[in-house]
Amino acid sequence: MPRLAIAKSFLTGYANLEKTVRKSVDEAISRFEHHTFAGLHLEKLQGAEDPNVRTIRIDGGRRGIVLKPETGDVYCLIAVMEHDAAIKYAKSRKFSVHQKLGVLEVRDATALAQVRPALDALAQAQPERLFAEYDDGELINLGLDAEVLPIVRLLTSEDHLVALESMLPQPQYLALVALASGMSAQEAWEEICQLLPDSSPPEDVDTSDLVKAMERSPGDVVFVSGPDELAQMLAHPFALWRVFLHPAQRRLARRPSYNGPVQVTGGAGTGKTVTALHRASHLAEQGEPVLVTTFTTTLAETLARQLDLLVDDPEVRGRIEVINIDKLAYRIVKKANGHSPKIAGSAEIQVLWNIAITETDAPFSAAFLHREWEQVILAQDLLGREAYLGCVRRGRGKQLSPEQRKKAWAAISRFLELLAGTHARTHMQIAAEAARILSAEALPRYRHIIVDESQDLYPAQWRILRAAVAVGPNDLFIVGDPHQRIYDHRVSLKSLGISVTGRSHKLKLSYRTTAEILNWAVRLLGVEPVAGLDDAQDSLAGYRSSLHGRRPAVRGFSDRSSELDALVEQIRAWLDAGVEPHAIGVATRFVSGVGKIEQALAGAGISTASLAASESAQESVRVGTMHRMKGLEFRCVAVIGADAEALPAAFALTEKDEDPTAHAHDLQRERCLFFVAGTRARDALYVSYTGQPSPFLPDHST
Ligand SMILES: Nc1ncnc2c1ncn2[C@@H]1O[C@H](COP(=O)(O)OP(=O)(O)OP(=O)(O)O)[C@@H](O)[C@H]1O
Repeated sequence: MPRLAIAKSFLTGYANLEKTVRKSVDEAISRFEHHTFAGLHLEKLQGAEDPNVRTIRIDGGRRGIVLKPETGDVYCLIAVMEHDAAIKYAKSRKFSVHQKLGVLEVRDATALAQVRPALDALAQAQPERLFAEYDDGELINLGLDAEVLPIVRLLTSEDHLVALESMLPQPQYLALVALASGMSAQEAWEEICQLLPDSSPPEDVDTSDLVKAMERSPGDVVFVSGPDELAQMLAHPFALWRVFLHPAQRRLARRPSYNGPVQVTGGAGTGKTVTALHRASHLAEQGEPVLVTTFTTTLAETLARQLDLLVDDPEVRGRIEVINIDKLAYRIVKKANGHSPKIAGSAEIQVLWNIAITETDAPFSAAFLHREWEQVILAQDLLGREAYLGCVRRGRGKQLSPEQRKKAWAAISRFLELLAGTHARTHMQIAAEAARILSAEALPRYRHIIVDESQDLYPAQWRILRAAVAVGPNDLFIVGDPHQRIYDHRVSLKSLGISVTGRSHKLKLSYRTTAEILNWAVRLLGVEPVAGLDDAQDSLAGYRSSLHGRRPAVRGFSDRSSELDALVEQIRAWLDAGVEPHAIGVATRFVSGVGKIEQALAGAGISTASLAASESAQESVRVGTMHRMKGLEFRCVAVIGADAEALPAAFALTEKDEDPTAHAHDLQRERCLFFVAGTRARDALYVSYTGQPSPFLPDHST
């Protein structure tokens, strides 16, 4: 019985076609199916590198490219292209089986042959070779084949290797990149084993069995189970993530069971959210209710929409509840108290702190005391003076003498009295109360909780989650990136009863951002290591992208109005190039700057909407603060006002004299904020400043 398979490259190309053309493709596929793949329309090509590659007529101007292995009765749709490009592509590509991993690979055999004389000439002029320290045996053990090996032997620099990226079979290229980056052969091997669905290589690889290789490559090829699945795929061609998970993502998401909490970290755009969504779907398919939570309402809404897209079965979807963490806390407290908690505003809180400080004659700033309260007292749920005086002030840099602690306590407890008098509470207090309510319940409310954007959750919020889910297999699936931490706290999951030891995983391949943007943005983070959630340091080692585009543009201006004029010009250029308005995001550090950007764009007739606007505002460019960029994604991003005064923002920094550790944390957070904004861009990033540039900007650092 013939089987139809779809390659990721096909769906990518299909997504970029106009609707009418897609219809022709649909018809061609259906004709193809109705003829039970009899090969009626399949054409062989003269002079093709690979005899298994055929083409099929789509319409007058386009052809589809099909891989039809000699054995196995499988037809795999590889791409759809304009006629001439399709013929060129089909003739030049060669599909093969990776000798060690057994996965499917494709190379541009024609381009490799063409580039060889140039590499030969370069090699003649330069005696040193990039991979001289590895003998052939070592390279062959990594799966380099007889066609690739001699070419690799000619390489003299890493730049030349990178230039071959689009020609070489991906798994072989990855092994070479790993070696070139300084990994040992063993480490490179472990790296490429990530490409396997179960990360253990097959004992025997039959290099002639292309169908088996396809089955081992679910990140690149899927077998279509029937017309419904095909229709779903073609209906959502942009949502490649629904169907093609990277093997590393798939292993994490579809693993039958974990013994306890799991943590998945990874740089921006590495598909952590995608993995979390697939995990939720997987658990719900087992018949269990699942809670998915994240930081803000906007992010929760996005997750809910993505789940609607991912989970076809309404019964399975019905088992997954999505709610942001503040709302969850609020709901728990409201139900327990029988009325809605009132939330205190930040201006009101500031006034109360000032009163408390004056009344108690406390030698601390309001900011210091507020942090002390949130990060020590609420974080550990310390319920009285003695508990505070005797506690370990984890994560706080400034030492306090016993006398100072007493003074701090006096001011904080006065503040709490004043706050209680207003009958309002902060989100953190509500979280702490919700955690207390849940801890007192005999039975936890949930079996499985999935947490996205976990780097920004506060300890009190973690305590809610710990108390809400029964300790046991698959209790917590936590995804986040400590390099994107933009709020003020440090968490030790272990101290909160959440141990991820032995169940901590990292994703490394960015699906969103081009290598050019990513390499630039990583430098915004500086050189200080970043603290993870599990008491260890986190690193972005191995974080990479195989997407390519232009380097970010950075422009400086002498006054703000010229900077805004240039922004308008840039947005116009993107719109003229066909970028949809809602796929453009503009961010700046201060709320006051947002209004100025909106005005400038409105003055040029460009409609704007907030970053949190619903998808329906298609005709508006999105504008907002850098904080609101968290978790979002745009084709083009402009970061405006990247000035020395704005990044870092003075008000966000604790005085170094007051608390050097807090000062260092604050600086790092400002860097992370810039990193988050920059890494929202898929294709293009534009950054501008007025006056002195931010010291975080690469090449402007002090
Ligand atoms: N396997 C995949 N195939 C295709 N696209 C993918 C895949 N995984 C993720 N993506 C896409 O990459 C982009 C980033 O994914 P996602 O939002 O899950 O990353 P993230 O790690 O959560 O990012 P961030 O930390 O920046 O919020 C999205 O557009 C997503 O659809």
